[in-house]
Amino acid sequence: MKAAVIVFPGSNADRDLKVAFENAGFSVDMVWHKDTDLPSGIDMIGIPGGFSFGDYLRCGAIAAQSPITRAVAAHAERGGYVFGVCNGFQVLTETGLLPGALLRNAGLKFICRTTPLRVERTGTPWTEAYGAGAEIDIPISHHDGNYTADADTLDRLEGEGRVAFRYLANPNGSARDIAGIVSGNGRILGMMPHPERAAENAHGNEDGARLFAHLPGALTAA
Ligand SMILES: NC(=O)CC[C@H](N)C(=O)O
Repeated sequence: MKAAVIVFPGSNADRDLKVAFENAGFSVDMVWHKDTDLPSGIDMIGIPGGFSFGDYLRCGAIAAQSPITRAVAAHAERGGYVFGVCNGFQVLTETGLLPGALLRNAGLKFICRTTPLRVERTGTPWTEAYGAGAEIDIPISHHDGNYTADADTLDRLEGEGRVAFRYLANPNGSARDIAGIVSGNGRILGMMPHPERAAENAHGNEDGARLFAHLPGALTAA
């Protein structure tokens, strides 16, 4: 199974995501945002954390206009897997691949700490390895993690079971404590916390590792 990690000017968690995918059985190509095509045979796209284009306009807004974005959208429309973490989640909302927007943290400060989450649903490849309602600790590091959407959209996400992770101690003002959401088909996940930074023994916390354990790369490698 093959994964592509998209690299923008300012990405800083791209290597972390590459390693997490490799540990989950994927071979990984790093793809520069100015490329217009993905390497052939890509099963998974990772959009990493960081500070794309200095976070000018809104975080992810300029990255969403990069040439590679069309190929990412086409992959998503074909039913491909996409994982957007932190700045990657911001890119996914700015491209319209996931609903809502990430606003400045309610406290107006950059927050960098480990935070408890509840796994809100199973039945997606991302959450399958956690029991429903599992509580996990995952690091956050962002200044624009305040998830917002209009009430109808929030009700639809809740009704369709698309809230994947919720904060147990809301750090940033996110509507309904939402930390991560999935697409209607469950194959696109966007989340602000960084599971790839809590995914191996050396990180001192492996709660994030299970997120990668039921992806197709891990299943075929097993
Ligand atoms: N770790 C990240 O990806 C941070 C995303 C973005 N730069 C923010 O601070 O909100």
